[in-house]
Parts: sequence; structure tokens; C-alpha cells
Amino acid sequence: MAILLLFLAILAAAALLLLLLAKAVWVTLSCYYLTPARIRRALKRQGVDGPPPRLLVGNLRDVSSLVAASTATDMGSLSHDIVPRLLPHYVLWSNAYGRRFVYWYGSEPRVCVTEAGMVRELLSSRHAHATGKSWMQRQGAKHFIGGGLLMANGAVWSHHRHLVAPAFMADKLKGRVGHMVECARQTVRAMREEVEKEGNEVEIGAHMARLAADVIARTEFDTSYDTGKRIFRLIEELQRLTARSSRYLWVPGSQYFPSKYKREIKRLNSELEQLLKESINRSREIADEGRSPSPCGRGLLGMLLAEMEKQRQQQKGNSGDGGDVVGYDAQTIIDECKTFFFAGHETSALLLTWAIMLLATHPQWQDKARAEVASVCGGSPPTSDHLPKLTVLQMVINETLRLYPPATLLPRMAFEDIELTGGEGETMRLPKGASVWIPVLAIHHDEAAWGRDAHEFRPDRFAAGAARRRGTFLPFAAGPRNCVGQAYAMVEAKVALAMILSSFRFGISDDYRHAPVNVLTLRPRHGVPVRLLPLQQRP
Ligand code: HEM
Repeated sequence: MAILLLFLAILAAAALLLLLLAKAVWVTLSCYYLTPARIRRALKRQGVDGPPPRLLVGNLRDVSSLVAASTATDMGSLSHDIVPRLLPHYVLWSNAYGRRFVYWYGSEPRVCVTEAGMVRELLSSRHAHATGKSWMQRQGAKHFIGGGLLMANGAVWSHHRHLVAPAFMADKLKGRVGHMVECARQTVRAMREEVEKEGNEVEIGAHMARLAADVIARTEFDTSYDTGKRIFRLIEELQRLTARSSRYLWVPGSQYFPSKYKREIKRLNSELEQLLKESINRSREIADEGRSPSPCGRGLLGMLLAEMEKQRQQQKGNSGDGGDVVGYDAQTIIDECKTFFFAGHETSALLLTWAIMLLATHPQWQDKARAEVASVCGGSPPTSDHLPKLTVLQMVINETLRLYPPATLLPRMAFEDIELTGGEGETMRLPKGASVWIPVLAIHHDEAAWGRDAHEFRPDRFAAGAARRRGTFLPFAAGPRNCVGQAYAMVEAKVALAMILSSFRFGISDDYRHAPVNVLTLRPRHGVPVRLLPLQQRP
């Protein structure tokens, strides 16, 4: 009898194992072959075609070898015609297959959409819940930003977005201008010291990175400069390691393979989370002692902590029924901190760096912007009342974001079948599971939208504002899922550039090598060395 029971148990276990194995095979087959094939057929029926994919790797190798070839050397001249260099695959395939085409990132089909009408519609609130970030993207960003706002989808995204958006409203931003001026003042001081000690050739990118890091750490997280610096270093390192370890995400099950990168990522991530926990605890202690203006400290961290506290109280009131799936717990706050440190730092630093490169190479616009700052601010640091009056500076910033948008691509995944209508009433049905890639850089340089001088620095094209460029000017994306920090980034850029323009005259160094590269964001490969001439006024 015992033997029979043992035999039956073994049989049941074997059947279970077989069932699990069959399920794994089915999921893998469906993920890596059946679903992509269904999407491919659906797109092909509508005339959306593209380069033939290889099994599993898709067109990954084509993209990497094309980009490796186009970025192997610096650009010969200071041309802003950078699309063929940074998106050579886009140029090749849009010429071969038309403006709408599909290529394959491993087994993920990526439909490239550029028509303004379709882009606007895709990003509109109509599809806010039917689109979001794909598994591949979320997996790729998991370790350095976790599940924060940038990578959240559906109800979780909507809840977090409503929670953090008020922190970036115009009235709240006014209170940050003073802190931003203080951070910019320190940057100007550091630049002057460098000129005094080491001569007037200064690499501006490093100063702008420090400035943007200092602004976000101090205004949003009450964090000291040194802690902020360590946090940024860790995020940068995690970003680099994650990019390496994600190279094989297209291999089925690769997310479970152990690797030296993953071990290092784990170590750095726990150091990062420990630092963030300490910052959070300090912020709470300061609030408990009544030393901060808001109940939980100022800035974004204060708001997040206040929300967590509110939910805790509510749960206590409900005797902890714990039904809130989008609740704020410590890990959510840590993920949100990582997200904002990441999203609000590098992008802003790059905007400032490219703006200074462009002003250094266009002295007439530099003079014009400086004259405006002098007339509006009268030799004092900018205030929140001055900022809307800096219209030349606003045009310079917009034109910088057009030519060198820090985020060159906007990714979205269709979670259901979506019908998009283009400008001339044309429609496209995006099948569920297709990823859409909006090549922002190519749209910003499109001669049909911007004219024959699309690759030239001409800030006056924004004289009537940026609002009428809907669908063709997307540095901060658009629609409900646009950049939540857009107004913040604009205030920061105006404050920093106004302070720098009134402290220095600058020209591009003979050592500058024009070599934009796209490593998650669009950056100058060798930095931007400029020649600084300190001016008398010191705002
Ligand atoms: C020049 C500076 C900046 C640029 C060009 C920029 C660009 C963008 C873009 C293109 C997106 C959409 C990304 C996507 O959906 O895939 C985005 C989202 C986001 N940005 Fe920015 N950003 C900048 C500054 C900032 C700052 C200063 C902050 C925070 C203080 C910030 C926080 C965020 C967050 C949290 C999201 C996710 C929003 C959501 O999904 O609801 N960004 N940004």
C-alpha cells in the first residue's frame, strides 16, 4: 500500500512538473514567437513593414553596428545635422519603408511613428491607460529607478502622478527660485575659482552636472551636497551596469541568469537605498522637531512622506484592512526618490551644457540674451517675477531643446488594440503588445515641419512661443504623461543661464570636439570646453 501511495505521489509530482514545463514552453513560445508574429501580420496588412528580423535578436545587431559606425569618429564640423549620426537606422529604414515602419528589438516589435497628428493622438489622454512602459523597459530600468513614476503604468501611475504633480505647480516653484539662485551662485563661484587657478579653459558639462545635482538634492530632498553627490554617483553607476546586464534581455529567461553585473548591481543598490533611507529618516526627524516649514519637510520628499503618514493614519482608522493597492510605503518612496534624482538631474544638466555650447558658438545670441538679463534683472539675481520676462532666453532654451533634446526617443507600449488617426484622415491600428517609438530627435530636425534651416540654431523661430508646435516639438513629451518636472526644468535653466550670462562672456574652446552621442540621453562625448571671460557684475 505504502509503495502504491509513493508511486502515485511520484506520478502526481511528475505530472505537475510536466504541466509547469508545458506552461513555461507555451509562455516562451507565445512571448517570443506567436505574439510577435501576430503583431507583424497585423502591421503588414496595413502596409507597415520594416527590415527582416532575425530569430530572437530581431534587428538589434543592425542597430548597434549602424550606430557604432556612425559614431566611431567625431563630426567633421560643428553641424547640428545630427540625425544621420545618432539615428542612422531611422534614416535607413524610413527611406526604405516610409515614415511608418517596424523594427525589432529582440522579439519586441517597435513601430516608428513620426506624423504629428498620430503622435499627438497617441500621447493624448484618450490613450493614457491603454499605453505605458513595456516589460523590457521596466526590466531595464528596474535597478536604478525601480517602479517610480517614470516606469509605472495604469492606476499606480495615475495615483502617483496626481500625488506628485502639485509639487511642481507654478506657485510651489516660486518658493524654489531662491534655492536655485543659491546653487547657481555657488556654481559661478566655482567657475571663477577654476579660471583664477587653472586658466580660462573650463569644461562646462561637469559644472552643469554638479549644479543640476545640487538643485534637485537641495530643493526636493533636503539632502546635503555630499550625500546628493554620492546618490548621483551610485545612480550613474547603476545605470551603466544595468545597461550592460540588460544587453541580453532578449534571451528568454535571461533575467534569472546570475552574472557579475547583477551581483554588483545588488551591492550598489543596497548602498543607494540605505543612503535614501537615511535621508528620509532625517527629513522626518527634522519635521518631528518642528524645524521645517511643512509637516514633513519641504519639497517633493516632504509631500511623499506626508502622503505616507496620511495613509498610515487612514489605515489605523480602518483597523488596517490593507486594501489599498497603490498605497505609499517606504519602498515606494525610495523608488520615487531614485526616479526624481535620475529624471531631474541629467536631463537638466544636458540642457544647460548644450545651451552654453550653442551660445558660445553664436555670440550674437549670447549678447542678446545677456542684454535682456541685464535689462530685466537690473544686475540682481533673477526672481520669480523676472523669469517670464526673459523671452529671448526662453527662445534660446527652446531652440536648444529642439536641436539637442536630452531624451531623443519616446517609447510607449500598446496594452490594447489602438486606432490612431493621422493628419489626412489616415488611420493605423496598433495591435495590442506593439511598442511605439517616437523618434523625437528626427521629428525636431524634420525639414517638412521646421523648414530648410531645420539644422540651424535660430531661436527666433520660437518668437511666437512653443505651444503652436504641438506634435512636432516634444522635448518633454506631451499629454497627461508628459514630463512632470517641465516647469521646474525651465525655471532652473533660466535661473542658471541668467546667472552665468551675467557673470561671464564665453566662447567655444579650440579643444572642443563635436561628437554628440546617445547613451540613454543625448550628450557630448568629450564634454564642452569653453573659454570663460569673467565679467565685473556679480549677481
Ligand atoms: C531639460 C530637462 C528635462 C527634460 C528634457 C525632460 C524630459 C522628459 C521626458 C521626455 C519625459 C517623458 C519620458 C517618457 O514618457 O518616456 C519625462 C518624464 C518625466 N520627467 Fe522629465 N525632463 C526634464 C527635467 C525633469 C525634472 C527637473 C524632473 C523632476 C524634478 C523630471 C521628472 C520627470 C518625471 C518624474 C517623469 C515621468 C512622468 C510620468 O511618467 O508621469 N524631469 N521627462
